[in-house]
Amino acid sequence: MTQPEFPEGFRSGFACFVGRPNVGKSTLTNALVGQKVAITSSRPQTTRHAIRGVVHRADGQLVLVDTPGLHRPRTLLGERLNDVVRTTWAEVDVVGFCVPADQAIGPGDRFIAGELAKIVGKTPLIGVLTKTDLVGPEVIAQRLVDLQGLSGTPGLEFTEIVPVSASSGHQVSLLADLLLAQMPPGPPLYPEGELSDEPETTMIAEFVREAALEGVRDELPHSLAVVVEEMSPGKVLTVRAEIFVERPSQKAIVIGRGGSRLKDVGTRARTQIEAMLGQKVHLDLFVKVAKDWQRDPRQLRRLGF
Ligand SMILES: Nc1nc2c(ncn2[C@@H]2O[C@H](COP(=O)(O)OP(=O)(O)OP(=O)(O)O)[C@@H](O)[C@H]2O)c(=O)[nH]1
Repeated sequence: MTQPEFPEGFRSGFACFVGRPNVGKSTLTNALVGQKVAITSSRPQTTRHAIRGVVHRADGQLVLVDTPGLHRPRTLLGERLNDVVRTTWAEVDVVGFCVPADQAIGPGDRFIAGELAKIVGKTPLIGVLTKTDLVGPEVIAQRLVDLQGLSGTPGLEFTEIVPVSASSGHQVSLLADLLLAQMPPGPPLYPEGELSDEPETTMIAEFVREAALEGVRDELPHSLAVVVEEMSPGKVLTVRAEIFVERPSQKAIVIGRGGSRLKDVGTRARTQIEAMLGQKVHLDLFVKVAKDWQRDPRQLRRLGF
């Protein structure tokens, strides 16, 4: 087989961001890719799937793998998510360790630093200070020193440390440069223009989940799963999706009085899906109770975990 041609000096490979929930990994992925591919929310642990975004540049290609937040597992789902995170860390060419500028480095960050030190080995590690738009220069300077201080964790060493703001775009392209510098020379891994290889159905399910999570109480996020059951093409694409919850009381919350909440969820999700697919969509949502699905291996498989 002949090697496909690629420009002299071209680099390509995989990168992932790790860090506590809510530190801005998904938002950073989107800022680098320049289009919404990973879902974001102000609630922790909303990213369940390793969604890839592809950054296309003249000098290289970066494939971003967005992992769920690592956490202390309490359920079978928690354990599986942690496995996904660790496998991802071991396979990529560079890891970006994210801590937010608006919070002091704490036990959660040190826990992850310790786990990283065990797994990362020779994988280059870049320290990323996120959300720099939220604080002043003195705080940023202090946080950079603190982040550097994490290098004291045995086995942990940062190749680079960079402050960024995904919201304002500040230093996002510098971060892309630094990540790309760690990639091996090689041809593009994805065709130009491709931003994500996540199947459309997964992205649609994530849009519905994101919409369903908006404005709900804290206990619900972990209990919600969405499965796209059917997509019937036509002049208007009909999508049938099921929202799974763990208890009847949660079903009532999702549906809302007289179905009002579910209607809003449908409208919000449909707008996103139409924007992604560039066509009119009819979205049918159904809410079902799957008792304690997070603890049941059979149900977890059915829901795609
Ligand atoms: N001001 C500001 N807010 C940000 C920035 N990046 C992310 N956020 C906000 O921080 C919250 C969490 O961002 P996410 O990107 O969902 O965080 P995450 O680390 O992917 O979270 P998980 O998916 O739970 O692991 C959201 O409300 C974002 O809008 C930033 O650069 N500046």
